[in-house]
Amino acid sequence: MNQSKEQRILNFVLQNAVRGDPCSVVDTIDKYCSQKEWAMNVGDEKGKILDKTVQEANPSVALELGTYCGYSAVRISRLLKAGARLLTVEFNPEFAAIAKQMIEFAGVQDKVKLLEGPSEEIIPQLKKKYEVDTLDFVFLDHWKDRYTPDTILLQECNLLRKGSVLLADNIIFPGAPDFLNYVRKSPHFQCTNYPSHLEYMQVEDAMEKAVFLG
Ligand SMILES: O=C(NCCCCc1cc2ccncc2s1)c1cc(-c2ccc(F)cc2)cc(O)c1O
Ligand SMILES: [Mg+2]
Repeated sequence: MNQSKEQRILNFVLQNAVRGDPCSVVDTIDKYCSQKEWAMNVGDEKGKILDKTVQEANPSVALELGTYCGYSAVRISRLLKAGARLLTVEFNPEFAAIAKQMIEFAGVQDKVKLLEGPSEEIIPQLKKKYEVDTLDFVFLDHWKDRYTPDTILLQECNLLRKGSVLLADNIIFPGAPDFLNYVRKSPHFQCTNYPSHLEYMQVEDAMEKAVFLG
């Protein structure tokens, strides 16, 4: 049974990155995916926008929708203060298994909780089952047509507070036009656009920050 691309990415990290060093894991994934096989990690250019947004928010509790191989989970969790945590949601079991190993190799497993399943099932469980009060930061990087319904679901579940920061990947490519419409038209969000490029490519992309106003 030949290996998946995600398994090849993980193996490259296990063989070339420094165990316990999240930066080396992030850099090694970027090296592989820019030189050998493209993969849908947020990448270094948009990753720098993610870093700045996370540092500004300095979250105690962060949520990521769409773990994939764990690249952004490692990237986010390396910036979290002591005691802060990241909940990351992945519905694909193969991806989740790869991400779990990636997170452990990077040494951030104490900050990251990987939740397997569809976001629409997990979001309503966050308060009771995962002891979340409100979310300080949410990174949306899952199915692009789930950004809007899940943003509405987060509000319905009372998981956002005044100042909660949402950051969405792939606003231009593959695109999330209904999300852009929704947050920009809503009086409950203050939006900022960050033009960038699709990971490892010279294709236009962008991220959108939407701060919840309560
Ligand atoms: O689909 C993308 N990302 C989501 C994968 C879906 C994973 C999910 C996680 C989850 C968790 C909970 N509930 C439901 C879901 S569904 C994605 C795709 C491209 C791309 C760009 C150019 C291409 F030619 C082809 C693909 C680039 C990106 O940066 C992406 O993020
Ligand atoms: Mg993405």
